[in-house]
Amino acid sequence: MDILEVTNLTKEFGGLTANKDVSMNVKEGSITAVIGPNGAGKTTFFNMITGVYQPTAGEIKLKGQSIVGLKPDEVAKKGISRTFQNIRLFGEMSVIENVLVGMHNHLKTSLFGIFLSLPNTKKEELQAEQEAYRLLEYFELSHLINEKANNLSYGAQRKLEIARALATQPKLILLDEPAAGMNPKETKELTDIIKRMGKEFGVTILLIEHDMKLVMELSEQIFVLDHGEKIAEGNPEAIRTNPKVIEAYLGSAAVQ
Ligand SMILES: Nc1ncnc2c1ncn2[C@@H]1O[C@H](COP(=O)(O)OP(=O)(O)OP(=O)(O)O)[C@@H](O)[C@H]1O
Repeated sequence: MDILEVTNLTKEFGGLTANKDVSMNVKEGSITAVIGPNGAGKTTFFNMITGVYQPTAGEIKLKGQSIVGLKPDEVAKKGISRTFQNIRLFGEMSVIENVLVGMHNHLKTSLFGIFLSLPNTKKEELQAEQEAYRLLEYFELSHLINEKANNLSYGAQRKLEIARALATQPKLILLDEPAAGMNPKETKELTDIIKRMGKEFGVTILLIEHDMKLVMELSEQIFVLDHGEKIAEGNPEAIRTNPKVIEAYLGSAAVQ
């Protein structure tokens, strides 16, 4: 079954067409990638799915229901969360507080209640903290729970962003260049985490990434954008050997 169905999505900024008639379906439980050169329209595509931009034309359905016209917080409540190309953590807050903020979406009591330890929030607070701890353990960040997010290494900050996005218990998570700025060791570790994440948290993963090793290792299905248009879709082998994709993006060096 397809969790996400995007049909003829178009976004124009003045005279510039950032996405043109883009259609793609994402299978529930899959890891799917969107790749393409800089400026191809990948982030714009994510911004439309998450309600940051409204499409000029086209349809977006989550589990068969249109989400066009919803605001970002409404889209989040429907079960889509994301990370950003530029890390957006609360730098002065601790690691665990960053995750608890992510959880706020599905908690009954307010975040203030949690931080102020109001009596009726105690039970939920405890559950939230346990859940946050479990997430941080999964990302191998549990030894850093009281550290300020700003003090974390770049790779750890990227992992914390994913943990925070997962804290909302999404059905679909969008990762915008999760490996950007990571060293090869961190990228390898992240690849393994993402590979297991879908099953562990029951989430479908859609990611934008320039690291082709990560993309080819993880993705079931890959969509390729170029100048705002989808130029190819297929499994890693089909994409790796597609002449159009090689010309537009991968270059001859990538065909190993
Ligand atoms: N808010 C905006 N206003 C005007 N133009 C925009 C806006 N957002 C994106 N664009 C333009 O849309 C095009 C696609 O940009 P987008 O950021 O979606 O590409 P991308 O594939 O994500 O690139 P990269 O790989 O560099 O992140 C670019 O030409 C960009 O300048």
